[in-house]
Parts: sequence; structure tokens; C-alpha cells
Amino acid sequence: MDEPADVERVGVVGAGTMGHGIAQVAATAGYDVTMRDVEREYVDRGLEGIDSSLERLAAKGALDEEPATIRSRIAGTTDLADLADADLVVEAVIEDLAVKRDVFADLDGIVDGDAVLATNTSTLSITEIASATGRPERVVGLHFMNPVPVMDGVEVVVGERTDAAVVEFAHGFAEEVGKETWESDDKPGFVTNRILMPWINEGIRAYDEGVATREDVDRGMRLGTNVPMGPLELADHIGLDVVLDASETLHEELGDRYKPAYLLKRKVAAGDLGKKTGEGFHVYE
Ligand SMILES: NC(=O)c1ccc[n+]([C@@H]2O[C@H](COP(=O)([O-])OP(=O)(O)OC[C@H]3O[C@@H](n4cnc5c(N)ncnc54)[C@H](O)[C@@H]3O)[C@@H](O)[C@H]2O)c1
Repeated sequence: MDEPADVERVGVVGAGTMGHGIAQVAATAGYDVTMRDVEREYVDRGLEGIDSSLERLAAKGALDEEPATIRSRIAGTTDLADLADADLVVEAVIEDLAVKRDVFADLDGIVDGDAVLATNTSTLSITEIASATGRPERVVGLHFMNPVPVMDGVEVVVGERTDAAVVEFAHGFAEEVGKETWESDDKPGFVTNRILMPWINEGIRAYDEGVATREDVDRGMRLGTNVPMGPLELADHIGLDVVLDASETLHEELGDRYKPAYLLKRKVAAGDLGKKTGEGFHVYE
């Protein structure tokens, strides 16, 4: 099973920001999808997120099928065993190595030995996650970008033992769901977050040290470097807890130039996690 066209069912583990986006693009491409989270409430929130995103895309004329037809291909569950018949599973649970390794060990015992197991990790080692399974050659990084239905790219991350055919499969699957790809070796943060996280942390420090207002830190980078979002608004969009987890991994692996900004840690401690809690560096209505 190394051809994306042979995939019938895609399993997604985690129904949060990334998981429900991945489920949506897979179903839009015609795959049957089973999406799992730990609580029914989180599964339902993910399904609601998919419904509203599909409605928005339909209103813009961006879908070839009715939202209800796409949605009928997605099943939500709290039982990992319901992913047993998946040919590909994409994991998008919290950015915690121990949690991801547990999920992969469980998946390894549930899904067919031929199935590919992919992780959406932002910074963690594909090789360390893969070693929790008995099939490290069939484990690969499929790093989708946020928001998944909107962003054009997927980073394919190659672990120490990932089979070349599985790397090829990962590129092919991402293309099937409408994305362009690039490839990174299994090094902390891969291409994107190795470069993005220090940029965000430097934006936070610049604001904290009084270089400019938060609005002008974002405006300066938007207008001055032609990026769609400045560092503070991008951090809010990603989720400050996700930014802190990623920054801490990079700091641990790559040293002091990756140290998370003090204010980032203070905001996360206060529970101001960005758009998802209504306040991060900016306030959201
Ligand atoms: N947010 C981003 O911009 C972004 C971008 C690229 C990659 N990522 C990565 O994607 C992954 C998910 O991030 P997110 O932003 O969607 O986080 P999130 O907090 O929105 O969602 C994570 C979900 O995983 C669920 N979960 C936790 N343990 C689980 C388990 N054992 N089984 C099933 N579900 C479980 C949680 O209940 C939650 O709903 C992380 O590895 C993150 O680093 C995030």
C-alpha cells in the first residue's frame, strides 16, 4: 500500500486546530476519514469547525461538492480502535513526545502492518516517535500548516528509518489533498519552525523591551517584509501554548539562541493563549 490512490480510509488522531483541518482536506479530496479525540466534546467541536469551514468555502465557490457530501465521509470517535481499517493515520495530538509515543505504540497494535503512520509534529523527532512502533520504516512527518484548508504547503519530514517509498507516498498524499510539498531531514524544527520560532520570539522580545507597540511590531514586519501576519498576531493564531512547546524543544536541542521569550511564558502561565482563548498579545472579540 504505497500509492495514495490505494488509500481508502484516513485516520486522524486529535480533533483540535490541526486534526480537524487535516480531516477536512482529506474528505474534500474524496477519502473516507475517521477522526479521534479523547472526549466526545472535543470530537464534536472539531466536527463543528469542519462544518463552518466547509460552509465558508462553499460560499466562495471553492468546493466541487456540497458540504454535506464531503461531511458524510467523516466519522468522529473517541475510540482509537475505530481507526483499525485506516491505510494512513495522521496524528495531530498535543506537542508532547510522551503522549505522541503512546499514541503511536497504540496505533501500531491496531492498524494493519502495511499502513503508514504520519505525525503532524511541529518540532519533535520523527525518529523518536517512530521508535515507539515496530514499523519505524513506515513512519513519516506530514507537517501541515495552519489553517490547513487555506495553506498551500506541507513539509514532509524524513526520519532516520523512514522508507524511501513512504517518503514518496507522503508527497503523493499531500498532493492528492491539494498541497505542494518540500522535504526536511529529521532535525529540530525542520525547515519552517527552526526559522519561524526565533522570529516570533524576537518579535515578542521587541514588544516586551519597548522597541514598538504590539501593533507596530506586527505592522512593521507586515509592511516592511511583506509577510501576511506579524510575529505577535501569528503567535496568537498558532496558539501561544503551541509556540511555547515548540520553542522549548528547539531551546533544548539547539541551545540559547532558541530561548523562549519571558513574556511568552508569562502569557501562557496566565492562560492567555491567543485567538482560541480570546486574548494573547492582541484581544479578539
Ligand atoms: N497550531 C498550529 O499552528 C500547528 C501547525 C502545525 C503543526 N502543529 C502541530 O499539530 C499538533 C496539534 O496541534 P493543534 O494546534 O491542533 O493542538 P490543539 O491543542 O488544537 O489540538 C490537540 C488535540 O489533541 C487532543 N488529544 C490529546 N491527546 C490525545 C490522544 N491521546 N488521542 C487523541 N487526541 C488527543 C486534544 O484533546 C486536542 O483536541 C501538535 O503536534 C502541533 O505542534 C500545530
